Amino acid sequence: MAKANRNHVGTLRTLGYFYRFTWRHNKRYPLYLVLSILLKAVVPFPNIMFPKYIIDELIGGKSIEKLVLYTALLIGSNLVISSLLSVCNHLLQFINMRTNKLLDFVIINKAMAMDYEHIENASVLNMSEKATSSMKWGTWGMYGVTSKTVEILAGIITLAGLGYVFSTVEWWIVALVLLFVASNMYFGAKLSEANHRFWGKMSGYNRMFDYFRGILKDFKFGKDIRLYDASGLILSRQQESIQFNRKISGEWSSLNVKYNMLFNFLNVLQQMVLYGYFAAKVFANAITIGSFTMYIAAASALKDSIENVFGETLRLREQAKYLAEFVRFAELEDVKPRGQEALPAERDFVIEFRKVSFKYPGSSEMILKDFSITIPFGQKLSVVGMNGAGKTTFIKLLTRLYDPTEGQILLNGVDIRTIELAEYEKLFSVVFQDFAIFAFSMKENIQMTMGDQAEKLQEVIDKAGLTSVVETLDKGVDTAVYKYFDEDGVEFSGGETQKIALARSLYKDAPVVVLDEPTAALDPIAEYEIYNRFNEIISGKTAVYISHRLSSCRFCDVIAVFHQGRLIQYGSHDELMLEPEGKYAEMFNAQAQYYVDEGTAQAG
Ligand SMILES: Nc1ncnc2c1ncn2[C@@H]1O[C@H](COP(=O)(O)OP(=O)(O)OP(=O)(O)O)[C@@H](O)[C@H]1O
Repeated sequence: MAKANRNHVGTLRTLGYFYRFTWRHNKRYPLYLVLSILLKAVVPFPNIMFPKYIIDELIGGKSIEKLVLYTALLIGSNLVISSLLSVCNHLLQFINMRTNKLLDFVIINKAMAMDYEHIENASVLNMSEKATSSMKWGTWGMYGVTSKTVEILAGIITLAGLGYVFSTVEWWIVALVLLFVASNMYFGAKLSEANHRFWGKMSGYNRMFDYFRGILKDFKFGKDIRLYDASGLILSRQQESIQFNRKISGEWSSLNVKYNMLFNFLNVLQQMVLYGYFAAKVFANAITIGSFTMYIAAASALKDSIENVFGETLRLREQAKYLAEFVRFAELEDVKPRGQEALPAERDFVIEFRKVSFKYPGSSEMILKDFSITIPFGQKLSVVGMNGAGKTTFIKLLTRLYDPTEGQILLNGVDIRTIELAEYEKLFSVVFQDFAIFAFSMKENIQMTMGDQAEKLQEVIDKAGLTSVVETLDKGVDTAVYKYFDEDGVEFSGGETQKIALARSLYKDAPVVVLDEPTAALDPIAEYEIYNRFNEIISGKTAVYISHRLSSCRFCDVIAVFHQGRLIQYGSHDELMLEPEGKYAEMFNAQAQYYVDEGTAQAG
């Protein structure tokens, strides 16, 4: 279970993360932010102050010069402030847009670099879904954070100015406005909490929905969906998620409607109180008509500002709750030590599993149990066993996708956990059973980011038996794999993609080659050719080879037989066949018998 999974990330820490991130990538962010805040803060004042002078002048002195001056000041100040503000907003928007893109990369990079065990953990996958959707919530990511920050801080400055305007009237009117806003805020907080709870409920179902939508876009699933009539199952799961979505959305919107009605009622009540109070002051000759308009405008600005400050604070807090999921995912701790030591200087690597046991995180069952094995440099080790015996898990430990629960794995006597992970990973060329072929060109799939060496590329294509395939392609190795992005892309056969994966591992040219069922999808001739040239293909490297086809173990120096997580036999083919009661002989004879039976049947 991921450690950071349960960690709470507070509002300030979340916002701090986003402000710091933006500032790190654009040093002008604080400048534009401050300018926007100051400009936004003064926006209401020309419309509060100048109409008072204009109205009082119209009713009283009627001086044309003064009227022209006040009107020019009213229009001019509005024009200057709004123009400067829109320039600042534009600059901030540009920064926010760029920041959001960079934040997307944070998620992508995290997903690619985090501990492998997180990838096999459903709660981390949920966290990653929440992190992605948190950026899309409301006003998208940094746009929302910036605009709310501007609204809040500008609102506070405006309030200080309005405080000055109201210093001439009774303060209880301000207290009353505050009371109204406080009640708005209280209900707003309740609504925000409810909204967040709804969102949490939705994310698991969204992931399920995305999974099924992904399946429909992936050609790979097309055949099984049709032949096994999986569509019924898929549709019923999707239906389930749509129904759940509908139910939650219904509850969600009815709650929002109720709250909105309440907010409207409170606002109307507040307006009535304000107008009544200032009209009474005019009747009592305590203020002029101009001052009446000023106070009404100021009171309305006061209400707007207080509401804006509190409302935007609530909304920022709410957005921060969503964005906290982003921070949690981005700061998700890797549990696996990265190691600091360099690789041992001696390049003839000897790998030793010493009293190793392993269980998957969150599981109580030991999948591999207290086994020891040494793989000398250049050895060809075959790992065999029944389904679920733990063979692939053995490879995951060897390649440090997981670390042993008990015991140690040593490289030339050094615990591999102390060796720098990235360096250690360079030692392995691996073809997993469920290898990944990407929608890149064939050449990119083989070379990945390991340099562009034409001769070496041709060599591995030959070794993997891909030459004849490449020759039939118009664009040769530049042919796109799959049709996702290129209409001329090719849907290679299972065997051909396995050969591409093999070519990729050979291109890496690492000292240890690990092949997990590397010929499972190959035709008998291609398989024969690979076996025949196995020594040439591996050429002096250490090789760990998993196969259910036991006849292929013969060219390995030594065979390790796993059964129910235990290493039960170890030796060469001939040695193991001398143990007639042993698992190896049992499995080998069962497979050989099949060929003998088939031969006899055909002869008869
Ligand atoms: N991420 C995981 N979490 C929990 N259990 C797992 C995980 N991966 C594999 N297992 C379990 O570990 C056991 C060993 O799996 P493993 O893939 O190592 O077997 P295998 O010998 O390679 O099998 P096969 O021959 O079928 O490929 C199985 O019971 C499997 O269900």
